[in-house]
Amino acid sequence: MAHIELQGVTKRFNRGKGDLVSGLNDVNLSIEKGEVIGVIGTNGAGKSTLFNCLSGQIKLDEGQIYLGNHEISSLKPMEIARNIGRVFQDPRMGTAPRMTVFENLMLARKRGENRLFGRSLTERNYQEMVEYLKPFRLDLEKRLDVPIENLSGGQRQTISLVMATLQQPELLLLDEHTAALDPRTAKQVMAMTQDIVKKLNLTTLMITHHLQDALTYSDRIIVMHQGQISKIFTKDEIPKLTAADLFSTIEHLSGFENGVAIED
Ligand SMILES: Nc1ncnc2c1ncn2[C@@H]1O[C@H](COP(=O)(O)OP(=O)(O)OP(=O)(O)O)[C@@H](O)[C@H]1O
Repeated sequence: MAHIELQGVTKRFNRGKGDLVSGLNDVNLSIEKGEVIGVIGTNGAGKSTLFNCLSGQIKLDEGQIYLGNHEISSLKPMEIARNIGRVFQDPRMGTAPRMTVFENLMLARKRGENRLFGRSLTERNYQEMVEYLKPFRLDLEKRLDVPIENLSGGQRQTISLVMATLQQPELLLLDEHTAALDPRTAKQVMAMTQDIVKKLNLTTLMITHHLQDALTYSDRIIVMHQGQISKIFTKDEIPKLTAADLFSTIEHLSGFENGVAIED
C-alpha cells in the first residue's frame, strides 16, 4: 500500500458570477514512504493548490487523500497538521517573528497538540535543541535566545526546515523553499534538506522552479499543467534528463495552452 494516495482530487475556485477556475482536476498519485517527488510546472499549474489540499488548508470538492489506510482529507486542518510539515518560500512564513528561535522550535514541537506551550520552555528541552542543532555546523545552537526575525534569510529557512521536521512528519511539503535565497545559501539549504530527508526517511514533495534541483534531489518528478499531472518522470528516466529537457517539457505544455503546437 502507498504511504500517501490521492484519488480523483479536484478543487475548483469560484471567481464570482459563476466563473469557475480549475485549481486541481482529477489528480491521482501514489507516493511511497521515503520518496522525494519534485513538483514542477508553469505559473498557475496547480502546484500550490495541491499543497494546500494536502495540508488541509483548503477542502477538496471531489476525491480523497489517504495516509496509509486513513482518509485524511475530511479531517480538520489541526488534525492534519500533526502529520504534515511545510516550509514556505518566504522565510518569514510559518514562524513567530518576535519569539526566540528556542520558542519557535518548541511551538513546532507541540504542533497539533493542546498541551500548554509554556511548560515546554525547560532547560532540558533547551539543551536538547542545542544538541539537535550542533551537527548542522551553522552555530544556530548559539542563537537560540535570539528573536527569529533577527536571523538571516538562510538561517531562518534552516530553522523553518528543522521546525517542519522536528516531529518526523508523515509528509514534508517544500514550497519553493530556496527561491528567496542567494545561490550559495540556497545550495546549503538544499544540501541540509537532503540530509534531513534521508536521515528521517521523510516522504517529501518539493515545488521548485530550479529544474536542476528537481533532477538532483527527486526520485520522481511530476509536471503539472492546468490543474493536472501532465507527465511523470520516473527514477530510471531522471538520470538521463537535463534541466533543458524539463524546461522544454514545460514549454511544450504551455505551447499547447496557447494553441501553438511545438515540434519535437
Ligand atoms: N484562492 C483562489 N481563488 C481563486 N483562484 C485561485 C485561488 N487559488 C488558486 N487559484 C487559481 O487556481 C489555479 C492554480 O493556482 P496555483 O496557485 O495552485 O498555481 P501554482 O502552480 O502554484 O502557480 P505559481 O507557480 O504561480 O505559484 C490558477 O488558475 C489560480 O489562479
